[in-house]
Amino acid sequence: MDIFTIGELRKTFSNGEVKEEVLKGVNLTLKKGEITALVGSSGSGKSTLLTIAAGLQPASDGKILFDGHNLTSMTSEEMRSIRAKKFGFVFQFAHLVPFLTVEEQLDLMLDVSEVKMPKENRQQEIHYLLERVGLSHRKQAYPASLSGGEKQRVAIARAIIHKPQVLFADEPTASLDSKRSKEIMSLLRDLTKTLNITTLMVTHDEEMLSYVDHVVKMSDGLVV
Ligand SMILES: Nc1ncnc2c1ncn2[C@@H]1O[C@H](COP(=O)(O)OP(=O)(O)OP(=O)(O)O)[C@@H](O)[C@H]1O
Repeated sequence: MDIFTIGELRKTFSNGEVKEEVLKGVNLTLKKGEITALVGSSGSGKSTLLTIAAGLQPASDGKILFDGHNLTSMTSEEMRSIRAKKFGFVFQFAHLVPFLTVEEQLDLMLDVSEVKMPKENRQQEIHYLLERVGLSHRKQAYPASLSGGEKQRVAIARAIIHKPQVLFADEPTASLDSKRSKEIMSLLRDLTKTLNITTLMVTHDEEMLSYVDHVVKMSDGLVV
């Protein structure tokens, strides 16, 4: 089932007098329960496309339809609410809060996403998800004592604790070695399938493409 449709998306950046069109009419459809990887040379527009799709920056033109909403015509407040409640984010580095334990990182995310749930259920949800990502034994740990792969597992758990419909991942394995990268991709695939999430990721690593359902190549601001 299509959940995300991007149509004729354009983005122009202006630096003084100079205008650069970095997205030149991109079309892309994402389906539930599938991972799509954006690949292409540096500067081809992958991160710009991902951040616009995620509502982190505005498009110059075009449409983004998500679950019946046109994201490009929303107010910034409506967009903020969709981002917080329906989207999840994972980046190259985990960006965990240094003074919060693993379980507190997830608890904070439930607050940010305005998930209303009794305290015992919150604890259960957090425990269940930490088990899914193989970290229930490190619930009380602070980020400084976690390995790179463990930090990224916490970042993934934090990105989906509020049950988002779409997960955006910008180079989620770029800071990890090959073995850890494969483990993280296997986890992302497993969670995408079992929780029926729609995942859009950017990667430079061809080894990771065997874990995804679709590979979309970008070149000079277009899908090719
Ligand atoms: N805020 C901005 N202002 C001006 N130009 C920008 C801005 N953000 C991106 N660009 C330009 O847009 C083009 C596409 O950048 P983008 O980061 O989307 O590429 P990418 O394919 O993700 O590259 P990489 O693989 O190196 O991360 C580049 O030429 C970049 O310099």
